[in-house]
Amino acid sequence: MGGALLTQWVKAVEADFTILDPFLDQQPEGARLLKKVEDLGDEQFDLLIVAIKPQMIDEILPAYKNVLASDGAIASIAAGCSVQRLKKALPGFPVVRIMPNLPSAIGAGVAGLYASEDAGKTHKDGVQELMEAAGTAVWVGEEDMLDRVTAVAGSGPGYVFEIARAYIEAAQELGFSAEQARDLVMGTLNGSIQMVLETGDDPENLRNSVTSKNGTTEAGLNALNGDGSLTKLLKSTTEAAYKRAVELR
Ligand SMILES: NC(=O)C1=CN([C@@H]2O[C@H](COP(=O)(O)OP(=O)(O)OC[C@H]3O[C@@H](n4cnc5c(N)ncnc54)[C@H](OP(=O)(O)O)[C@@H]3O)[C@@H](O)[C@H]2O)C=CC1
Ligand SMILES: O=C(O)[C@@H]1CCC=N1
Repeated sequence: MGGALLTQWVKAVEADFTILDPFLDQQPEGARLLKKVEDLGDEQFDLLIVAIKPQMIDEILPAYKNVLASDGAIASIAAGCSVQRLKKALPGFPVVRIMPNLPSAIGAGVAGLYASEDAGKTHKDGVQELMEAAGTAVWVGEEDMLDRVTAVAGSGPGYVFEIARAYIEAAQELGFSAEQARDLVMGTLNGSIQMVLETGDDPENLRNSVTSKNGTTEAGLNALNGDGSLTKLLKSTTEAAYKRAVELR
């Protein structure tokens, strides 16, 4: 995810980026690559962006205690990992938590943002600029809401890709080749999403305008969600992801 964001940042944000990754071999375009924190010497930075797994933070972050300038801040994309835990691992700095999603890689991401009380306008504006370079950004006023953003938007592309995959599989079952099924399904998803966004109309109204009385869509929709099972499934999907985010705090 960090790499995906970086591809957009180096194109759109005027800043110098240094990546610290012990395992990465190829230098990312537009950024400097170092292997370990000791390679920084006494260099200091405005922002430390934490893009490692939440489970690694307590172990890795303390070694970064000297890399931030006194007015610097931590920004973390780690799912769940709370401001409190980040501040415990690296005390003394404001924290902005970011929950991005994968379409950031093509500048079409949606990110949730939450700032600790001691974060200043410069810190918040800086992180907002980064995330707007990768799509859109929405601030939330309570930290718990960021874990809810994770369940809806952070993990969301995973649900959408899985729905698309299953829809393509169903089209193939109806007799289309893999390529035809992909074109039909992805074209239908894309056109329908564009229509919601461009008209501003409610998905429910648009659904009704496709559905002729006693027609084919009605038959399909009855099988899809006639008993509300799809609605229930999506509620349990987001609830399960939120529960996991809470466990990662
Ligand atoms: N994937 C997604 O869609 C989203 C992910 N996130 C968050 O992003 C974070 C990364 O997740 P994701 O990108 O999926 O996972 P990855 O495993 O792909 O990324 C983790 C990165 O951390 C690097 N790394 C491992 N050890 C160290 C270390 N000691 N010091 C510095 N870097 C290290 C890894 O290097 P290497 O690959 O070389 O081992 C890798 O580049 C997580 O906290 C996750 O919650 C948030 C929103 C969406
Ligand atoms: O699956 C995860 O934990 C990360 C956070 C949101 C998307 N991917």
